[in-house]
Amino acid sequence: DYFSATVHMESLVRVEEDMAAAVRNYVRLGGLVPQELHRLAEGAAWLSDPTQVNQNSLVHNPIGAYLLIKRLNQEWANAIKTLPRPQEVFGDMYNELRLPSLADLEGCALALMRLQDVYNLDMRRIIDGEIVMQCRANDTEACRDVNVSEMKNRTLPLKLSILDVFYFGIVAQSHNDYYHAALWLNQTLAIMNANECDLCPDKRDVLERLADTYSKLRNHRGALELFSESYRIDPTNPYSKSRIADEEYYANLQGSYVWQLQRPDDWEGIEKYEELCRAGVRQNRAPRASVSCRYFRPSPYFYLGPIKMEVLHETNPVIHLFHDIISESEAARMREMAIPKFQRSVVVADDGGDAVILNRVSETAWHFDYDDPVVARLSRRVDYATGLSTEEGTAEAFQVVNYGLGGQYVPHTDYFEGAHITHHIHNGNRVVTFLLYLSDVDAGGSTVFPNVDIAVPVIRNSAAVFWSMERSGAVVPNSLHAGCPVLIGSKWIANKWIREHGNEFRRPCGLTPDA
Ligand SMILES: O=C(O)CCC(=O)C(=O)O
Ligand SMILES: [Fe+2]
Repeated sequence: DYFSATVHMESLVRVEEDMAAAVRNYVRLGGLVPQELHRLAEGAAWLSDPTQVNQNSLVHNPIGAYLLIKRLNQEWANAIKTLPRPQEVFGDMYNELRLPSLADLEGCALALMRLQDVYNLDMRRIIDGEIVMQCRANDTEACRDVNVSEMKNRTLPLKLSILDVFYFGIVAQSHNDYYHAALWLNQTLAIMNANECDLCPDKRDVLERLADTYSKLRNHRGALELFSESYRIDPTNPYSKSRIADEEYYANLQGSYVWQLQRPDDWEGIEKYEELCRAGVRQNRAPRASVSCRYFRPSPYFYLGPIKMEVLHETNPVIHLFHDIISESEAARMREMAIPKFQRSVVVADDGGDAVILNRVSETAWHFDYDDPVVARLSRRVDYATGLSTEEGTAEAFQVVNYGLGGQYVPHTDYFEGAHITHHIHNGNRVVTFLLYLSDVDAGGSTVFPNVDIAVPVIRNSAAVFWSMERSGAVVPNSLHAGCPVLIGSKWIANKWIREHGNEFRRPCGLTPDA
């Protein structure tokens, strides 16, 4: 899939650019192409203009990413299908062309809806191509309403059409997500009723989908009205007719019950998680409430260049932010090496196996010390900075992750517990996490600790270092943390997890259990 890592989406920008260039070249040499293909090629001309905004920013914005995937999956694909000999226009690239799939398009739509929830995005503004976060009533002061698309003064034309709005409703409905289906189908209907569309979807289809959705949400009165309206439009339609009686029956049973659209509570703690994610949106700009900042010399290696350490939380868990702990070129090398190795991220399933779930949309690669001198050098630096051994058998390889569209990692602890222990702790449990940020993001993507109210901003070349175990060997449940969905940008991290075994003497227990 393309949507599961932003770096894959970036490659799609190049695909569109190359296709457009091929078409323009073909036309310049006197070739004839269908009008639609011509339009697409001209529309993408700005991609080859070096004075234009950074190409990648197109897919760093979730609306831009959706529109690109849609152009490639629908418009380009259909236009190419009308060509009798596409190789004539596209040459060799035609055989290697891998356009995004419908699953990618759906992935984009679902990602946008997840972002809509977490960051409480204004739906009307999404349709106008703008990402506007609204704080919720109970949010702390750390949250401020912000037009995120303005933060990098982008002027990309990202308007959605009513067909896109309708499509989001359909995708939500087909995933049994009736909450978002109600929002987007209702919006579709509102636009149609205000006569704001030239190319409208079939009204009966919209009415019936929204009615079905309302029925699922037990808004039977609403469903009844919509089925009735659909029936008035087309009295020969047996479906609406058959549903009217049912809905009427249930609406009467409900009596004077007043229905309200409510977001389902997905899981315990989701509110706190999302609040911290919103608070984190502007954090890499605003000053943070850190406990203290100091120069830190944990080993002779850092005598001349001490670590610039920000203490974000002093204990239970200890959370430090090490600034400029790697160089720009080291980060670039780590990213570059990961791309050919990428695999869709998994989480540990209850049976100890791997599971691919929407709760972790990203791609993962592992870098071992023997893979590259830069990897070995960074492993050693983690040893010097933490005081713990990172040798094979005492620490895991570097896990490099690039998040995808709306990519997040919901709250979890890095130490293993319960059934997972038997499968995963041959080298002891995870003691400390050294989380390197290999990139910035424009907005979103903070690492948050819901139990202690901390949002760590994504600051390139820095590392969040937090401890999952006490010296006594007790795990630290408050180390629960999450990676917030990326709102705009491409987030890269590299994790190094250090294990107990081999570190017994480097971090011995104290004289009392809580030492
Ligand atoms: O991406 C983040 O900020 C957190 C990642 C994380 O917790 C993990 O990979 O275990
Ligand atoms: Fe984690």
